[in-house]
Formats: sequence, structure tokens, C-alpha cells
Amino acid sequence: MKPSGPGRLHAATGPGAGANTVPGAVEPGQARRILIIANPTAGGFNARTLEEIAEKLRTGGHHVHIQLTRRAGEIGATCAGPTLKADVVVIAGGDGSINEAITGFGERADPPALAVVPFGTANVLAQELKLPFKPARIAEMILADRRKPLHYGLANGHPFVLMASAGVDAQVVHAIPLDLKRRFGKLAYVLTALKIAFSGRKGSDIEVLTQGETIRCRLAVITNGKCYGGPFVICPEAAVTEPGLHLVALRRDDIAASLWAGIALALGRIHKARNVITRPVSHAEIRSSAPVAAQIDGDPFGMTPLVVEAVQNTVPIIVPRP
Ligand SMILES: Nc1ncnc2c1ncn2[C@@H]1O[C@H](COP(=O)(O)OP(=O)(O)OP(=O)(O)O)[C@@H](O)[C@H]1O
Repeated sequence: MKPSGPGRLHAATGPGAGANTVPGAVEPGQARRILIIANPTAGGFNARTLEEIAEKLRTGGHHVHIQLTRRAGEIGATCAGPTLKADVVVIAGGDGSINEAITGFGERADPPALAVVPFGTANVLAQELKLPFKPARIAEMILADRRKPLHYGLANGHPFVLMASAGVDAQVVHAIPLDLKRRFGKLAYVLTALKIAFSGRKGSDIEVLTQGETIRCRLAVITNGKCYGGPFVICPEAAVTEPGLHLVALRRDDIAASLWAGIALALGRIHKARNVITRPVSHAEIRSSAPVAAQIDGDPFGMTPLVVEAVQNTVPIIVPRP
């Protein structure tokens, strides 16, 4: 797909020729190799934004290369590949692109630092980390190089940074047409959810087996972070930069219960809703008598069963100043 944003994009290497006048500029010996991997199909992709960031980083004295992906899977392959020689990998894309990078880094003993240019439709990680959206601010953040450990979980052995879930939310993720998502952004999720809700959906009962307990529900979300679906807080105790996963389970998912859950989520009170069960979890098995749609980090992830576990591994991620 062609880049949708304005501006001509060219990949280039080498530190900027200009004087080091930007905050965070380094001496030549400290120049970092910064690889920007951009998904041109991500919602909100803008080539000019990338050029502006790259230019500021070069002016800061760093070696910058931009790689535009040509297919799904390329980010993961680049991040896992033996030829990756970068001190910082900047992912310009949404949560699915970030997931690919983490999955690729999972193959490495000593992964480079990760930074994010928040394109994407929902980009929950950007909300979670309060990442800047303006090119100059993003470049400043990368130059300042303030790092935190990014924790992640595994679902059936596959990394997820934000959440793994089974139930109606995953059914929406499976059903959403790509052209609708590109045209309407987040509204496409609402439209698809309404279509599913009013189509006479029956859904299935789900069991979550965790720490010797069996929790019966209709929607099971295991979250690594506090945000869900954008800036909405699903679990105030969770943070992607702290260890620990949390279960947020909905006992009922009929239209009325789902509507209440949506309102409670929008108000940041879903964890207190009567229909909701929450638990910290380190290991959970999600199963159902009939297969139920599953998703991780906003992308389809087959059907139940899911085995979800916390891991010790982390990836250093560049975050803004508090
Ligand atoms: N060149 C490409 N062509 C097609 N798909 C791609 C390409 N590069 C990456 N992808 C895939 O596109 C998927 C979705 O992209 P991404 O998550 O970046 O954007 P989004 O779907 O708009 O945002 P979000 O996940 O935040 O809603 C990713 O899972 C990634 O694997």
C-alpha cells in the first residue's frame, strides 16, 4: 500500500551535517544507530512526520535509517534478524506493529531500546505511556533517551504488550473490515460491535482457571497495562512498565450488560462494576466448550483455548519525561 500521509519519504543514513544545536545532541563518539521501522498501512501514517523526526535526530548527531515495511511480518523479522545493528529501534505504527517488534526482540538476549512514533488506529501503548504525538516532541524524547523496562506477557507462547482476551471484544477485532477501520478509525470498532450485538449473537461461556480458582464469565481480558481501547482505564493497578498481569472478566455480555460495561469503562470505573471480576494473575488458562474468538494487542489471535502467563523478560522502552 502506498504511504497515505503527505510528504516524500527517503531512507537515509549518517549523522546530520548541521551543528548539534538541539537539546540532547551528542559528540560524534556517542552517536547512536537509530532504525525507524514504519508501517505505511497503519492508521494516521504520515511520511512528513517521520522525515521531521529523522532530521532532528540527525541534527542531534545520530545515524538514522528509515525502513518502510512492505508486508505484515517484516517488523518482526527485522527485529529478530541477525543483521539488525541498531542501538534504538523506533516503531512508527500502532499496537500490532509494536507487538511484532516485541515478538522479534523476544528472540534476542540483549534487545536494543524501543521507541514509538504513535501512528495506528487506537495505539493504546501510546496512551499508556503518555507518549507525545508531535514530531518535535517525539524527537526530543528519543534524544533524551530516558528508558524504562517494558514488561509483556505470553499467550500460547506469543508475546503481548497490552492485553490478551477472549469474548465479544475479540469477536469485534476478528470481524472489523480493514477498509472500515481505515475510513472511520476507532468509530469502526463501535459500528462493528453494534452490528454484532444486534445480530442475535449468542456467545459462549468461558472459564478462566487461575491460581486454583475457576472463574466463569463471558469475556476474559488479561491485561498487562491500565488502558484499554484507547485512553480508557480498565485496571488502575496495572502498568506496562511494572511486572504483573491482571484478569478483568465480565460475568454477562448481553446488550444491557455490555452497554453498562462500556459506560463504566468510559468513566474509568469498570474495575468497580458489579458485573466485573478482577484478579492479579501470573498464569491463567482460558477455555470454553465452544471455540471463542481471541485477540492480542488488538489483532486477531485465533480461538480459545488460551494459556496466558507472565514472564520475567523486559525490553527497554524510551519514555517521555514525567
Ligand atoms: N506493509 C505492511 N502491509 C500490510 N500490513 C502490515 C505492513 N506492515 C505492518 N503490517 C501489519 O499491520 C498490522 C496493523 O498495523 P498497526 O497495528 O501498526 O496499525 P493499526 O491497525 O492502524 O493500529 P492499532 O493496532 O493501534 O489499532 C500489524 O499487525 C502489522 O503486522
